[in-house]
Amino acid sequence: MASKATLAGEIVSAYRDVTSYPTPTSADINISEGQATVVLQTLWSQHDLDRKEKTTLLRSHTINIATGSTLGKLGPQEVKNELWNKVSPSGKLRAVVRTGKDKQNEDKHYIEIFDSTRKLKTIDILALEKHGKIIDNDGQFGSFEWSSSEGHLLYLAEKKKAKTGSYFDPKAYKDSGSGDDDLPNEKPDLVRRGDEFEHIETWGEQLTERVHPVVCVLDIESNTVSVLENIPDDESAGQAMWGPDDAGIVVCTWKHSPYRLGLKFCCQRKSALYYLDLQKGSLDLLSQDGRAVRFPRFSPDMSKLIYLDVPEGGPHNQCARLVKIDWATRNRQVVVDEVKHAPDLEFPGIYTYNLARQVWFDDNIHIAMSTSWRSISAVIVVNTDNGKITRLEVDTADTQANINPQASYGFLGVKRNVVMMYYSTLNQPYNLLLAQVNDPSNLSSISWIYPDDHMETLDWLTFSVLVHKPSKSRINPKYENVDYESILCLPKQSQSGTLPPLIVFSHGGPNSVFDTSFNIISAFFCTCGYAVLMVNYRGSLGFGQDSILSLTGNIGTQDVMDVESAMVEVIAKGLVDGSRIFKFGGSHGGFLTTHLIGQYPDTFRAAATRNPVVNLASMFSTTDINDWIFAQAALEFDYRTLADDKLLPYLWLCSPMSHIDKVKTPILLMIGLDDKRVPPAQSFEYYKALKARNVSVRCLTYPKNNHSISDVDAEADCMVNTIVWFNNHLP
Ligand SMILES: CSCC[C@H](NC=O)C(=O)N[C@@H](C)C(=O)O
Repeated sequence: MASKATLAGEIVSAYRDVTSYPTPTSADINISEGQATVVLQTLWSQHDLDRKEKTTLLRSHTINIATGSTLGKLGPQEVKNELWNKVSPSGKLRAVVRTGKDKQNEDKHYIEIFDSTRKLKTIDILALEKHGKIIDNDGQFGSFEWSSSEGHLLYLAEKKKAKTGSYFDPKAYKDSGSGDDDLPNEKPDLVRRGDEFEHIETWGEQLTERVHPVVCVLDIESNTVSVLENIPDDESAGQAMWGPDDAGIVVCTWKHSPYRLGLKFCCQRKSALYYLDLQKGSLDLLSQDGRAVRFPRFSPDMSKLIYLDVPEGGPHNQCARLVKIDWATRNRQVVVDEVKHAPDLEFPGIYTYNLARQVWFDDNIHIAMSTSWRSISAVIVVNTDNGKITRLEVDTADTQANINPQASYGFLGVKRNVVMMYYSTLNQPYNLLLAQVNDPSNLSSISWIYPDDHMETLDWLTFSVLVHKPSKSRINPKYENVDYESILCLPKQSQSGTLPPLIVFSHGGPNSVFDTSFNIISAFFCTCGYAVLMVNYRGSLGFGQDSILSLTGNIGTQDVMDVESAMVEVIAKGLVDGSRIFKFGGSHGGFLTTHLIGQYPDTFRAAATRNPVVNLASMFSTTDINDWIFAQAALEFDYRTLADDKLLPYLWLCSPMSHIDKVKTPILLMIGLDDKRVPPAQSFEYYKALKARNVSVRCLTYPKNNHSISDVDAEADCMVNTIVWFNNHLP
């Protein structure tokens, strides 16, 4: 690997290298009772630049858990056309949801049931016409669960839509104008005349196929599907699980009315956790009013249910509470509360985008999960009886393991007390590790097993985590003690001893975070000879709820100054070339990029940004999450609020656009033309304003790409063009 790629060919090959490392996404473990052998199956995601797609790879390890030796390995082999693949509780059966097309090119979904020797049956599930497409593991709605008796499968699917047709269609039946986009119960196969162009509201960015998910149960014996009808019709269902003895179902719902607000990256949406009793047909509310819920998980003995909640409304990602329900009494108890402020390295609270399916240890007391802990992704074990929290990580004194003390960990699941995790650092791609943890209350002497050879450390990159205390004038008077961090990645020093140019990288959200996990973008920038400063400005996740709240009402000032000050501190250390500074970031990171080049016009050589927020006033009525503007501006959100003469001036003043006349920095704009979150018009508005002011601007547009511009070819094009743009503006 070259340490400095400058020519287009070298840049492309550097990008190929950094995208060749797969990322683990999920794991399943099979352990036969009383046996020392475990079969660990992991799914990984890897870029295939030539096929222009992300491939899902299955790897399988057979491990003797007593000795730690790997007895056999299979894969990686590619998995295609599978929405779900789940082994039954006894381990005897496997259910797969497979997608395909029929001869007329119509979408098909099949549920296939296997035993250990053969496929037992295939059910052409859409042909039953009970519901629309089955929902995959989208991290928001989807779940796919065997009943404990193994006779039924529980899943989420889109509610069946009425067929619509033209007024001029002779087959049409029912007149339009009902405003009812759901299927009438009677005469379900008839076509609704005049409704074919009716607007269909969706759950927004990256969830544009989600309209009204419903809970479905397949009886495997009789091949019949029931769509459960007890959930209120203005609520979309998701994350469903079987309750004790398969007598009912626990399910989360999100309210549609008065209209849907985007759900992606937004855990604060009005939602509820219910128990649906299948015998009585009753629906009991389990969660607390005014709290938004996620991720219900029953203990192995089904006596306890845990879930996460945050306040309804407000910033789109916040510090969560861990709540436990004692199933017999339905008594609800907060196990881990929101943490307002955590000095130094104390536990900062729970922040998680996703919870593994299997979190409980066999003692029915402890659970494990990944969470952001300042600039590190950590795995924690929580005692749900007393709320005690312990970090689960490799003892860095273990020289055989040789793991960086700043490594980030991810939790994949626990089964029969065997925990499955992975670790990585900014200069070491992902490695698996597992361990038998028979006493989760004592994590002091765990023997870790590494099923693979340790991934090489990438010697062209070193990194360190820096702590920043806001200077006196920047202290937030309401949240005085909140500090923040940044991660500095340095490329291999050049022979000539010249200092590297610096890319200042700010994350989006603003409520998200950079951690020390392997990061393709930073690795790529370093390979190309740039230092990268990833700034976790106040408002980032993993630093306590006070940090998140400190930014509300202060976007465009506090976050901008945090990034600028971190940059100044790093330049003062003499590790980077302060005369060659570049700015990069997308979404809210693009808001910061465009703010910084406006507020500090003489600082940056060039900038590059993906789908930046540039004008809150014009974005208000076009984004899928207009409440975001209110939350970040510390205003009360009401669905009826309009962008009126009182609101608009305020939004304008917080926006990068208000600094447009000062901008001199050449900027590359990268736009996902299907972005529902920060609509393309934001970038085009900025583009035109710069053109009119004779500022150098280049604009790249990516059809069929959303807010994240994550199609493999589009993302690759963005990355290579960013470096080419920066290289062209190096003095
Ligand atoms: C009205 S969009 C605000 C910005 C956006 N926030 C939430 O979705 C954002 O910054 N997104 C991040 C996660 C990103 O795309 O990187």
